[in-house]
Amino acid sequence: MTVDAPAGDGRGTDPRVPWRVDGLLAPFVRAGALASADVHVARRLGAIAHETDERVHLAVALAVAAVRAGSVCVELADAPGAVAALLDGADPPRAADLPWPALDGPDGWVAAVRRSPLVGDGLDGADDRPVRWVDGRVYLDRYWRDELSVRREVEARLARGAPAAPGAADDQADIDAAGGDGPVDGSNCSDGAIDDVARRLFPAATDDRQREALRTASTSLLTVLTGGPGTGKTTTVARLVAALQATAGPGLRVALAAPTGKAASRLQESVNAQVATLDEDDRARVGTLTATTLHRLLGPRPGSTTRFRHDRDRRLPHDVVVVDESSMVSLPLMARLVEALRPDARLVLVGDPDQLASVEAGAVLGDLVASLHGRAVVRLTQTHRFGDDLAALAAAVRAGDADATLALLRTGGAHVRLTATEVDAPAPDDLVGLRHDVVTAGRALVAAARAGDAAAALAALGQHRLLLAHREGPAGVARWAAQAEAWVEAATDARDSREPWPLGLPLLVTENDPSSGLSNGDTGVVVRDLVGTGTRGPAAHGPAPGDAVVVAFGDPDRPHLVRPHRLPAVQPVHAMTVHRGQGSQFTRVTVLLPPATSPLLTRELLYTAVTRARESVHVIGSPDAVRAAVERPVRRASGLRHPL
Ligand SMILES: Nc1ncnc2c1ncn2[C@@H]1O[C@H](COP(=O)(O)OP(=O)(O)OP(=O)(O)O)[C@@H](O)[C@H]1O
Repeated sequence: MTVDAPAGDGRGTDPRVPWRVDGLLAPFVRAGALASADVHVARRLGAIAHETDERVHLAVALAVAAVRAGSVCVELADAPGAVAALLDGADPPRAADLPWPALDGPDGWVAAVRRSPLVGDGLDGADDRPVRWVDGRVYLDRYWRDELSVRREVEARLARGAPAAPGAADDQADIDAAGGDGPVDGSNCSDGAIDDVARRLFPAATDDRQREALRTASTSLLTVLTGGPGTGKTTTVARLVAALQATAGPGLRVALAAPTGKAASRLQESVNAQVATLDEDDRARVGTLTATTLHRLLGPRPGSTTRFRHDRDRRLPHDVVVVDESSMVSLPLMARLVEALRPDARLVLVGDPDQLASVEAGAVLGDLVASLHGRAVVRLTQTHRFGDDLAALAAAVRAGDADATLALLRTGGAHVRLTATEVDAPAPDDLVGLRHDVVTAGRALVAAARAGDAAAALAALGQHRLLLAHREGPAGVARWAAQAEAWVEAATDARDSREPWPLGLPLLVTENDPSSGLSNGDTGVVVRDLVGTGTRGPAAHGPAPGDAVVVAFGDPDRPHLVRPHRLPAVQPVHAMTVHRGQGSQFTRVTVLLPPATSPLLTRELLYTAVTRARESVHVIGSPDAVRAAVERPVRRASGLRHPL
């Protein structure tokens, strides 16, 4: 069988259909389950290993496609289900109609894969093959090795336990003499010391989980600290470092890291703000912490994105490594990290496993939380920041309860609102509230920008954000950013929008740029530059000094000003994808949902979007779209959740 041209198109004009895909794989390409690149990789590998069985090619191509979709492997028995999830919403549903090979039997698909010269069969199978079969899962070998590495390093850390704390015995004697509670489980002396410090740093009765986090970090070489926004993760990190310096230090070398530059600078800022609230001795022991990206921590190597300066042979020097936003860390990067840690270093992974995972392969944090069954995992549940209904909404989405989510949205309240569209696309009436929010924030932005008030402009920038699932298309960022910009222009008489740098234009940095200190994902706003005129601070009616402008980034309290000619790549940011919004929060958030049939509409997407709101969230979409999102958890196949 050869793939025919899609109806109405000339053969070869559909980028998914390569010129010569025929046989078993052709209908998979036609259905959109495989891209031509997947088939190409499978065929090339097949040719090298003299494997002609098309069913093996199909399994390999599915493993390549799985990685593109964020999975680490493909579970062969579940392949139709995985493809259905990928094609979900395609009209008509096509996954079940595809010519799936018979799975079992002496000449079934499984047997063909396992005996293939392309495939290493099992844990002890040949280790020079490009593909690996383990317990029903087909991996590209590289991902299998990364998964094995993470699994082994995690198990080894749990088995070893943290090094005994110097001076712990003295601390314990002090506690006993003072009639303290002492160790609860009769374990080593450092337990008593850490309990004491934990009670000092988190005294309230309700802070038990945060105390537990300090205790885990003290006694275990791995701590996984999870929780939604505002549950106190950053606060805990600061005190955890203080507790470790007090019990296992002083002088521990501590690294703070995050997957993106933006997340790293946010971490550094908020941890140091927390450290500033500690007492003098703790502050002195902790010092000023700096955070960096994981890539920079590991030491990039010119010309390689997969290998780093620090590895098994040249370990990182740190005693404690804390990784924030670790839900965004891919499997390969996590593997490089755990391999580069000193065997006795403490690793603290912090994040929210219910958020969208890395855009690359793996959902390591979620997999670890699921597989550790509570060992080394501390989940913070008490929200210190949200309004109640916002927290309830986030909880309903997280729990996959579509009825409760819709009920909370429909009831609405001070912090939650639904504009239920009748059809997939919003009607003009559905946009009144959105336009109001966009224009209100836009007016504040432009007014502050015209006054040259960078702090007020940055505060206005965080006032409202429109979030979308797609980049392109009718429910995509491109269309809605332009719409929002037009609304703001009309409302602010922004004649200067024809200027290259219109005042009040919100900007998103799209690359890392050490020379300007800006990171991919940073947002800023164009403001009038008053410094050149000698005018300091805000001036509503100040003269325009030759219309000089500057772009303000960062914290409103300490704006970082960059001249336009020093900027790295930027784009206007009246709206952004939910992925882009990850790691940031805004006072008000509007989420405009795509049609229920969009495969991007998932529970993690809606949860991430809703939890970007500090005060209120407004969802625009059909009830079907809300339901589809809540009921569709992301499927990311990996072996980490399964025992070996
Ligand atoms: N035990 C506590 N008691 C009272 N307030 C707390 C406690 N822990 C944290 N907070 C406060 O709650 C707020 C949120 O804390 P924090 O920033 O640490 O949360 P987070 O989980 O890191 O949030 P995000 O994920 O949004 O960064 C802060 O104002 C913090 O001071």
